Amino acid sequence: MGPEGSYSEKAAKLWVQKNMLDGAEIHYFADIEDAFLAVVQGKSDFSVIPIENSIEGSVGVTLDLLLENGAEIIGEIVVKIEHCLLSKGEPEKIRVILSHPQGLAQCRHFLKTNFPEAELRSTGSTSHAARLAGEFEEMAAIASPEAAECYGLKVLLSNVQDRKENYTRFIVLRASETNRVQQVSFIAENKSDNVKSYSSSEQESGHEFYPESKIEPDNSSLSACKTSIIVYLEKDRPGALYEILGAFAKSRINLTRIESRPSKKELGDYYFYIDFEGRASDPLIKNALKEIKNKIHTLKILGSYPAFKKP
Ligand SMILES: O=C(O)C(=O)Cc1ccccc1
Repeated sequence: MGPEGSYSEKAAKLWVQKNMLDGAEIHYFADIEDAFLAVVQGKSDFSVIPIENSIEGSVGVTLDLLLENGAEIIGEIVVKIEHCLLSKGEPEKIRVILSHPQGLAQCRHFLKTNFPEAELRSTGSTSHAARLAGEFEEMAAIASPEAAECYGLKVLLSNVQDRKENYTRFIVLRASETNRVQQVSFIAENKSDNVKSYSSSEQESGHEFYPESKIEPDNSSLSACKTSIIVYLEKDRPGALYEILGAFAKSRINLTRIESRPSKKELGDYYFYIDFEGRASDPLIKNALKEIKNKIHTLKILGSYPAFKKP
């Protein structure tokens, strides 16, 4: 998510560095949806998207997009968020405060206490907010100090989020295998100078599809790896969720997160997003997933990836 100076850019750069993808180019998209769809539509090889924040919780649009699209999670990055109040002018002049909805929400108390009269306006990213604030003296942005530097703004106040400890988890996506194969045939049919082409041997395996990537399949131990799934139970019956969680407990698989999201079919109907330690290809995990498959309507495996470790 761009323009330059967003937290997503910070996460993307950290991931590039961790995976030694030295030559990687960063492309910027207006908001979460555009950045997500870029990978699905073959406009980028990987996308970095925020999924949850330690103050504000889940990013709903990301959860919805994960359900609706063929994208695979291949990594995660956690970034410490230190929001600043940025402006060109003096604090007394501020009439409008801009930020990504997550930024405004993470600073709700600060904004209500210090700028009760200001109009709060949401933007596609915190860096877009900073860029706009660079144009008008009566505007301020909630964004990072790096964004202040990018757009020539003054840092009026630092660390303005409601809790000092503020972390956002980002996921790294690539198109799911079926999507990637379709993209390759599309590219093969429409070969032109400005699209990358891949040899037929590269088409056969999901991994070699990105010839320039140094990302290796993850062979680390169970707890160093995480898997994300979506479960839909459909029928509301007593103990349905308990049975799912029981299958994990029985195999001593450690759940790291469970979140519900409305199915949008009717009130009180939910999809469950579950993260647990281990790889989907591990026999223990395979067995547990086989067991729950008989008890549920839909199971979507979003991907297995190395759990984030602090640098
Ligand atoms: O807008 C950004 O900079 C993002 O990357 C999304 C976001 C917004 C606020 C906190 C964390 C991530």
